[in-house]
Amino acid sequence: MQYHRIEVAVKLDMSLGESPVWSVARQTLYWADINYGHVYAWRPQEGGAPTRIELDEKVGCVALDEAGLVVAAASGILRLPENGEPERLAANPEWERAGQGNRFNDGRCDAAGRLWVGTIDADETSPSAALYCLDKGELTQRLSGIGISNGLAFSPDRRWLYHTDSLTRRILRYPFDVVSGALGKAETWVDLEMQGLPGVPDGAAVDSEGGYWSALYGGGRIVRFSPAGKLVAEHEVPCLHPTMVAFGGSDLSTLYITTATQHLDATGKARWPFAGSLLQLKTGLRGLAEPGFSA
Ligand SMILES: O=C1O[C@H](CS(=O)(=O)O)[C@@H](O)[C@H](O)[C@H]1O
Repeated sequence: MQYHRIEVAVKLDMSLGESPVWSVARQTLYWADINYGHVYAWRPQEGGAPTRIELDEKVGCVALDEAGLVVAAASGILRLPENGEPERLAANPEWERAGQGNRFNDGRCDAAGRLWVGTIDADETSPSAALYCLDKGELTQRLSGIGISNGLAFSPDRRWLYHTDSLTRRILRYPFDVVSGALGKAETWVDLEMQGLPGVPDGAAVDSEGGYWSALYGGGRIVRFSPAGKLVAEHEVPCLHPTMVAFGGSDLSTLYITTATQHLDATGKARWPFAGSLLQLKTGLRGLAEPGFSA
């Protein structure tokens, strides 16, 4: 099998790499290994190894913040300043209610600086999770009845919010009002079943032309859908479980891809030696600067 233009950016042995996000101001890529509670930071131009913060709980996603990062850990949302003590911004209502139940998962900031973050059913099977928005210090539930909240992204014109419940293998989009944060009526935008694609839609990123890049967990590939929801590119990757993508690098033209070793047995790990690493792909397209948290 040929893996055109896919390279290993950083060889790692992550369990569940996720949530890559590029800071233009710091020229740094951040990402998490959810299962180990690790948050990585890496400056590719310097060519060295990434640094790592170790938290004592799982970390669902990483977002940018003026003073450092905001992370949605299993039990709540934390601000992690580069200098200073962590600050708890909100508790996870599903964690406290269920007693170590659903944890936070995929999330990202909108252009107004709100943090949108979903949860994941503890067993990854039932629709007990939800999507939340942290705005002006308040965490509000915005969607419910979700199994694995994932794939959050916004169209470049800010008119659409993309979201998936990975369990359904469908990507939905919602009319979005960036000023008020209101969501309109959901429409099924992409159905992997109908497209004949393998795996499930995991994390995603949108490029400057409005293409939606989705990592197909269990499908061993990264796909791009046009704004009309048409499959326009498909890149096989050297691992079964790519998890999420983010554009980064000095000109935002490198697509970074996080991957997982979880769900692979010894045979799977031998078959996919780059699983658990950070991969990269030159797409010929550019990403968008990621907004930070400011709500
Ligand atoms: O976001 C996640 O993805 C994976 C698999 S899936 O793509 O959502 O099916 C899941 O196992 C993981 O726990 C979750 O964080």
